[in-house]
Amino acid sequence: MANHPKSLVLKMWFQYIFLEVKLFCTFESLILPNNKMIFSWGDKFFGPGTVDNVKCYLRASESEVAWGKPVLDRVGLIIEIFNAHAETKEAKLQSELAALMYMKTRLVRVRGPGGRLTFGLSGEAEVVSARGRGSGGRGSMSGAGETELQLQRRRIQERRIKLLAQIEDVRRTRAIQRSNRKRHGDSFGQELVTVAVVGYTNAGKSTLVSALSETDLYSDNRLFATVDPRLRSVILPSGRKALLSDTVGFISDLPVQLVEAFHATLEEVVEADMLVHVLDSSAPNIEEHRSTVLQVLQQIGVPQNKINSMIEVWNKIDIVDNNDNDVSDGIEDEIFLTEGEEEEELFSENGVPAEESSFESLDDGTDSEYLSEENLDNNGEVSYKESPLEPTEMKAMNSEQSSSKDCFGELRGPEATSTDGCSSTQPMSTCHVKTSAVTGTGLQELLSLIDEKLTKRQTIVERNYGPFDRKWRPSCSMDGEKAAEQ
Ligand SMILES: Nc1nc2c(ncn2[C@@H]2O[C@H](COP(=O)(O)OP(=O)(O)OP(=O)(O)O)[C@@H](O)[C@H]2O)c(=O)[nH]1
Ligand SMILES: [Mg+2]
Repeated sequence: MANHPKSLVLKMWFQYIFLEVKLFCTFESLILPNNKMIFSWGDKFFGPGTVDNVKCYLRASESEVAWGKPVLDRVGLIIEIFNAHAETKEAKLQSELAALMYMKTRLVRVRGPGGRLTFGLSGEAEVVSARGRGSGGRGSMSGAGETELQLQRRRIQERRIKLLAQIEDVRRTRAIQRSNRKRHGDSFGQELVTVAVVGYTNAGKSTLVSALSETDLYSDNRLFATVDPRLRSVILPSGRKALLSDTVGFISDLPVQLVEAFHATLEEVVEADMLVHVLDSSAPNIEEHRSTVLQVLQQIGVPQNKINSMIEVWNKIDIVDNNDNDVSDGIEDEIFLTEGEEEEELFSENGVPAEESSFESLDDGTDSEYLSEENLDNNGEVSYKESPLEPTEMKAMNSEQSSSKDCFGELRGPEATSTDGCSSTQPMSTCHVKTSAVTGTGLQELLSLIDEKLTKRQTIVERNYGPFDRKWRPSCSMDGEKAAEQ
């Protein structure tokens, strides 16, 4: 279906729209080829660069009446983009579900030309009643036994149930694949960890994952280029293998329909062993992006300890003007929020480690190529220097155009500094690496940092689950058997 002419036209249109948006940011409205309209409020909506800045949609229903055309609001537009970019069956199912849920909310809200109630997106109310199909959109059909609204609702509900069942299958399959990966481990019998690369849309996640794994993931300068999450494997400097999971980008006020519909996909993030948060350091509203991502992570149920231990990647460092953007703003607050937490807690909830670490041989079935150690050595262009920094030096360092790795724990004196520059008493989220996924700057450092954190994590898990610490308890099934005997 990806090559279906309609979806191709739509794709081309979106590319065209984003181009136009960038060139003429005072556009007030755009009509899509399917005769739907997106409407902007001067240049507030289509800010320079992205549609994302657009927040002042007219109420869709009002503008529909005024323009006599179906108008997409922000949620509708995002869902259209998701639909247009979905390639895999899974992504298509999820986008359809999101669209359906969106449509359901509009069933009762939309008034067509002349103020008459219509169903679905106006112009699309093709279904009428159980008896009188094809007779056009009417508010109700007296004597039909079922009003048009009821019929539409029932149809949506039926389709929703079908989609949910199919998505549940996808979820199950993903869960089985995840547990297989864990069980088999890599070829050295080590735990095969998954590192989810998360971040605001257009931050450069796919480009970064491609560069790290030397593969070619689809990336583009537009919103939601990635709707189908992919796994790519890398060999870390220590020789262990890890899987990088490229994920769907987040956006401020992510429509709830999308969060719910993309549950199966977002679960990959929740279940990942570790998160890497990619920030576009050239974005003017980087703080907003950071807090949006943190909010969404909480919203989808990522445990706080995993959020705290995230590595931040300040990407696109090649295009950041000196002193333009201080990506570290606001991070110190985060430090204080979690100050005093033991490192062990970062990886365990209620004292229970997130995962155990005994794995056998590997066969994960990923379609990725491996990054050879030779290449890994060539990736990092600037060698990492460790030196405790004073807060004033911090700003100067941030304005440097070079790659650098710093963990803010270093600001707290020598006792807080460990080998990777990360504080042993500070949350690991304060670690960051400056990268350019395009030039390759900082990639080697990022891999080393991931490696080091994973090693620490494993040590902690092993320590918590040492053979003598562990209390044997009967398994649930044994409990059940005993209970049955009594
Ligand atoms: N200059 C520069 N451009 C970059 C860098 N990383 C990514 N880009 C560009 O940024 C744009 C977006 O990159 P993607 O990798 O698609 O971003 P993404 O975060 O995967 O976006 P979504 O999938 O939409 O969430 C592309 O045009 C990339 O070429 C970088 O380090 N420097
Ligand atoms: Mg992407």
